[in-house]
Amino acid sequence: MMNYQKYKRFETISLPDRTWPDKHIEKAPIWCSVDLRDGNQALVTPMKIEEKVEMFQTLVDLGFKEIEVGFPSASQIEYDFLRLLIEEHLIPDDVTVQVLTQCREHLIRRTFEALKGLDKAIVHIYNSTSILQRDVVFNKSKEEIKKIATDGCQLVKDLCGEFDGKVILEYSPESFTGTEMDYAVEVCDAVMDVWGATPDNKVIINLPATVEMDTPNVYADQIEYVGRHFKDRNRMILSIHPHNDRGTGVAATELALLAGADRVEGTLFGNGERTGNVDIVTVAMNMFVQGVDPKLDFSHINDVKHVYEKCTKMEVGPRQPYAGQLVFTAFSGSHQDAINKGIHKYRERGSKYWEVPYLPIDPADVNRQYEPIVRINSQSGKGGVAYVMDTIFGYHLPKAMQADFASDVQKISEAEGEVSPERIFDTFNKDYIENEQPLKFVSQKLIDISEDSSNDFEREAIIKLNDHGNIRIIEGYGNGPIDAAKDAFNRNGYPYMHLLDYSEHALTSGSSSKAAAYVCLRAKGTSITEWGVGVHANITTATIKAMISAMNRIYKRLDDSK
Ligand SMILES: CC(=O)SCCNC(=O)CCNC(=O)[C@H](O)C(C)(C)COP(=O)(O)OP(=O)(O)OC[C@H]1O[C@@H](n2cnc3c(N)ncnc32)[C@H](O)[C@@H]1OP(=O)(O)O
Ligand SMILES: CC(C)C(=O)C(=O)O
Ligand SMILES: [Mg+2]
Repeated sequence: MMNYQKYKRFETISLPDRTWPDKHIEKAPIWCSVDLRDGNQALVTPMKIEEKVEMFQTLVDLGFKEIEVGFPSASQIEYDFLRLLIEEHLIPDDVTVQVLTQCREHLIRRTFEALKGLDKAIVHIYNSTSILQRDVVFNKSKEEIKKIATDGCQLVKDLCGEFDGKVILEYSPESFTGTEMDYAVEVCDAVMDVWGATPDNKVIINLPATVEMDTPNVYADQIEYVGRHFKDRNRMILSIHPHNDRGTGVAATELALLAGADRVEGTLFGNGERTGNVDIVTVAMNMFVQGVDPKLDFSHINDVKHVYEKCTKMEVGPRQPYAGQLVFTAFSGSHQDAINKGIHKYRERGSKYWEVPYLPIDPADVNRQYEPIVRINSQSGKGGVAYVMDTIFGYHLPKAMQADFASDVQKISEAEGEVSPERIFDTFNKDYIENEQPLKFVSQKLIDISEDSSNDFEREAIIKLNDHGNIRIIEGYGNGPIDAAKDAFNRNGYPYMHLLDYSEHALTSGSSSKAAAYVCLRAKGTSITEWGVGVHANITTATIKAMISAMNRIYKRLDDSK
């Protein structure tokens, strides 16, 4: 047994009149990427300058307007990176860079040195206010901890006089979730008082779940609670900075937005300390699929993933929402069937809204393909195989034929595991189209005999075929090409045939297009039925080839049953 008694329940506030559960997310928050700081500080191999530049440019392209670029007083590389951004004019006018520093004099002074030349910046100061850290890390009283914050704020304010640009102050009571809520409010209000915050000169108050300590509703209660208790809610931007220790960072963020947060700090794909920061991609895309403009552009999600993996040397997992390799893939038969039908109906109806079973988002919206949606293994059914044949290769297999072909594919998957689309297509060709033994089509001629008054029929079919190595020419009559071809086989002793089903369609568009014909035959005097497929530019030829293909399969069945 694991020793669960070693842990105790997290104690929190009571907020019975909470309002957030009845709210909806109606607009995107202000996003701030902390990939280059919180994300970077957690990497086994922190990013090199070139990687930081690439990540920064990617974040700008995605639409982030606030980007925490580092902790410039912590190390030379962090300092140099900010200098490079400034000196090489890499920061667009509509983007504000943010820098983090502890509330310590030498670090704050060094931070301001790094900022020289910028026209605006967010200076983010923090100190831990939690019960645990006050005790074991700082060994200081509440007043002393508050003074670290207000002294830090005063120094930033003083240094603003020597800085040509505009400074926006951000203050984080680090480990906010482990802090008494009234005390967190007291410290933040004290910082805002020192700064002289007003509705026109707001301070960003960032309330981190530095360590995620309880269920997401508890974070939401904390955010709603403090939001109601600040001296003046209008003189601040309420920012959240969730981590993901319990695996519920995204949920906590969403609930905290309901609870009144204006701004979210997080990272791409949730990189960050331990189990990571909140994954901004998921939060933003979750808004997108609720019809809310996320104000970030993940329309080329694979490119974002590529930059992320290159810069962080971390991998995006195959089940990662929206970006994982497998998230637009269905292996199981009933899912494939429903996706296949859903996509057809969606296209057929020209629906305004995306509504496809098992696919909460259209993969095309993140520039991912339909093709990999359906992957075929032994769990797959006819719907999946039909989907592959249709969407990748353009063959609309008749519904009644799908089970027939899917059982051939399933035999392969049971023996070999996943079956690639190419293998499925090879099997289809081998089983139906290139199936030319013992009969092989050579040529056909269809003659219009409708004006020949001695004949009841309108068409004569003359079919040349190779039968067990011998060339034969057979003739038949009917009122249409199919009738006439059927008659030719019937009169000449082939294992014919009741034509049970027939369909055809064009395979490609344009003048050189080919047609695919599908026929289902039943051998005379037996219950044996087989499908055959023929492909040719001439539809009559395609149909006759399909009949021959079905007959060859009947011969094989008859042989096998001997
Ligand atoms: C939750 C977060 O992600 S916070 C951000 C964390 N990120 C980082 O720390 C990355 C970069 N940091 C560093 O490189 C280093 O920590 C530096 C350069 C900033 C500072 O280095 P050092 O001073 O050598 O060490 P360190 O960070 O351990 O400092 C500890 C001292 O600072 C104090 N301190 C820690 N945080 C703060 C703070 N936010 N404000 C004021 N004092 C602080 C500690 O109480 C301790 O004081 P003591 O020496 O009197 O015991
Ligand atoms: C610096 C602060 C905001 C932080 O990263 C955290 O508390 O997680
Ligand atoms: Mg953090």
